[in-house]
Amino acid sequence: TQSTRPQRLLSAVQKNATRGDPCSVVRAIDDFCRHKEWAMNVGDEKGCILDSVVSEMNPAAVLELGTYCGYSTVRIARLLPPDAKFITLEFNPGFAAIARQVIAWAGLEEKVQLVEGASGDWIPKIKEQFGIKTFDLVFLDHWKDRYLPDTKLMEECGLLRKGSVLLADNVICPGTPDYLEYIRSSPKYESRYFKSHLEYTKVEDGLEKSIFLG
Ligand SMILES: O=C(NCCNC(=O)c1cc(-c2ccc(F)cc2)cc(O)c1O)c1cc(O)ncn1
Ligand SMILES: [Mg+2]
Repeated sequence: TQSTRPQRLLSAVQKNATRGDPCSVVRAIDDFCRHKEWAMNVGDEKGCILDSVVSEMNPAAVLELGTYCGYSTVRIARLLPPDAKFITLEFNPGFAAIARQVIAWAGLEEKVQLVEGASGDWIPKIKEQFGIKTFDLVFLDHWKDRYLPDTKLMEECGLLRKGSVLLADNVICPGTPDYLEYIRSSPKYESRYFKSHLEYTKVEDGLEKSIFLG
């Protein structure tokens, strides 16, 4: 039976990365995607911007929407303080199964809670299910037409506090026009665009960093 791209990505990690070494896992995925098969990880260039936002915030509670193979999950988890809470939501069971193994290979399974299901179903349940009051950082990297509805849902569910940061991938490519329009015109947010490139390509893309003003 044919293997899937996520399965081939996992094999590359198991072959080329050192167990328990998150940086070697990140490097193995970037090498695989640059030289073997492109895959929709945030990548090394945008990944450095993600790293700087995480490091600057030193967040106690992080939510990632869209795990895929766990690349950005590993990038974020490796920088978190020991008692931080980190939840990552993935809708696609095939992606989730691979991501669990990538996260485990990096030795970060204790720091991450991977939840399978639709973001729209899970966001209203997070407070009670995981004992989280608000998130300091949310990384949006799932279906691009879910960024706006899920942001409104997080607001309604009281998951954001003054100073919470939303960091959104792919605001140019594939693009999230309705989200950008909302977040840039809303008085509830202070937004800034970090120009970069679509992972492993020369195509323009970027991250939008938005601070919730309450
Ligand atoms: O596709 C699901 N999630 C990934 C969302 N992410 C993306 O779609 C994404 C796409 C691209 C991208 C850019 C250019 C291009 F030509 C093709 C793809 C890049 C990125 O950086 C992403 O993040 C999905 C499936 C499913 O069955 N269930 C739940 N989710
Ligand atoms: Mg992305």
